[in-house]
Amino acid sequence: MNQINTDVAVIGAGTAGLAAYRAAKAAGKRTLLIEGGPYGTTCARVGCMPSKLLIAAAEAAHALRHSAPFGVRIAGEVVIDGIAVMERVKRERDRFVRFVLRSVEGIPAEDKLTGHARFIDRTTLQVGGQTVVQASRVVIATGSSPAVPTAFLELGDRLVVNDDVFAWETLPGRVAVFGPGVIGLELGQALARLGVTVRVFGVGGGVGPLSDPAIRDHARALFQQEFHLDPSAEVQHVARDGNEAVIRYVQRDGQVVTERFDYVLAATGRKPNVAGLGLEQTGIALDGRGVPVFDRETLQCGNAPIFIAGDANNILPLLHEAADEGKTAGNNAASYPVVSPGLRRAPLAVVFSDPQIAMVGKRFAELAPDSFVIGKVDFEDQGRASVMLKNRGLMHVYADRASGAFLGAEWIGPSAEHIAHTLAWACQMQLTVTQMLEMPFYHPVIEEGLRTALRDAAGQLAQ
Ligand SMILES: Cc1cc2nc3c(=O)[nH]c(=O)nc-3n(C[C@H](O)[C@H](O)[C@H](O)COP(=O)(O)OP(=O)(O)OC[C@H]3O[C@@H](n4cnc5c(N)ncnc54)[C@H](O)[C@@H]3O)c2cc1C
Ligand SMILES: NC(=O)c1ccc[n+]([C@@H]2O[C@H](COP(=O)([O-])OP(=O)(O)OC[C@H]3O[C@@H](n4cnc5c(N)ncnc54)[C@H](O)[C@@H]3O)[C@@H](O)[C@H]2O)c1
Repeated sequence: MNQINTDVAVIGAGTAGLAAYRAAKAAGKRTLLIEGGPYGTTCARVGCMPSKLLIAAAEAAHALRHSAPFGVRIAGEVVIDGIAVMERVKRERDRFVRFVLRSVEGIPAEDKLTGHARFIDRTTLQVGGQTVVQASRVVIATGSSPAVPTAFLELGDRLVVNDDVFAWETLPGRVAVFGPGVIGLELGQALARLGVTVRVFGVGGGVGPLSDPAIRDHARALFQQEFHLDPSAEVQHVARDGNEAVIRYVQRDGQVVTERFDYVLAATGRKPNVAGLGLEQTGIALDGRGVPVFDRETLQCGNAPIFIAGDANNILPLLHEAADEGKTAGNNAASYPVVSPGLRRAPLAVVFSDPQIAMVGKRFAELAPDSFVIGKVDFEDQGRASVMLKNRGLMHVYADRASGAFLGAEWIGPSAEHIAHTLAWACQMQLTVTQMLEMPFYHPVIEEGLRTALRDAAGQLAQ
């Protein structure tokens, strides 16, 4: 058995782990980065980047099919070459992965260890069968994995998760997507626009991450115009038959139908990778899901020399949060036992559907009833959005009734990814609605729709 002694051991070389490694190294500590799977990060290999590449192909197909209202018609038919679509997705994805691999190659060999890590005690890790790592502090940055309902397992290779989609050689004919959350909406709509017959089934009525019922209903109605989406589906039976999945479900009109699919895509949420880490050996408190109880600001687990960052802690499973949290965990692991709160930016989330969904600041569900006003804009009559035939969507901005402070927003609409940044900056600057309305708005831009919502909020605040 080899033994390695180090100041900081980082488990997981994803976005959070790489940031933690760099922070601890920059603080002058001996740091060991342990990776049990492929290098390259979830984001680049099977997450953010390949999903956006698939969406880009879908947007191209959609734009071609919907150009006629502008007087621009396609004389022939629009052909979607599934093999070419998937080739580009994988080729470009591999390029993004190579950037990450190059940065990992730049890490000195003595700072890297491959193998699955498991705690023997608070500061001792078993890595693979051959190595024991003695570390003064440990950062857990093990990411998350798809949480697949066990009932689907009998589907065998007809059951797929996001990782499998990005390995396809070509596009399949029919896919049943379970879970109209972020992944289900992004991939489901993209596949539908690429000519795949898609059915999206949910439980409990949720659509994406939306918590504002009015926005959720609006989003549901918009998506239902384009593809089969039932957020409260009654699925009676799922089974494998030959090379297909057979699903019996109740349609929204009450009719029971049985359909056959090439694949069932489970997009039913993700679970933190904590099973098999041996956390019970550390004596730290674990929550009901087996995730260490930790401080959201310092990321420290109890008073142990253990920190947890990124999807592994399951609070904000987003790329930029994983990077920020990794830095915080790495800094605090280096300075332990002195720890301090890390940077927490204004909450910001975007779903790359069309129209896009975005959420900034406080969610509707987090706000105390009657403590806030809701400024609204329906994008149907918004000038620039109409020019571009992108005039679909509804926005709610929330403002504090007492102080007039901008609290947050939830919406579905055009250019949401960009407007979300403007709003997140305003939120972080703690601006009031009045101050936001003193800022410039060009003409004609979609941000004028945001101004309409802010004016609506300001009017209610003035009453
Ligand atoms: C389909 C999809 C699309 C997404 N799109 C977006 C998006 O558009 N924007 C956005 O902000 N976020 C997006 N996300 C979320 C984003 O990808 C994650 O929040 C982010 O990648 C998490 O980084 P991480 O470092 O926590 O985990 P990871 O990058 O998964 O890294 C964890 C690493 O730990 C390793 N590991 C696990 N256990 C052990 C162990 N015991 N020993 C050693 N190594 C171990 C794993 O092999 C892995 O390499 C998307 C996710 C998915 C799945
Ligand atoms: N654009 C982005 O930033 C982006 C894109 C993709 C993923 N992500 C991150 O990845 C995380 C995970 O995404 P996700 O879509 O897997 O999870 P999610 O939590 O967003 O959605 C899961 C959905 O599955 C539904 N569901 C659960 N069990 C079900 C069942 N048995 N049948 C049908 N539906 C079921 C839930 O009600 C929910 O609507 C997100 O929270 C997000 O942070 C971000």
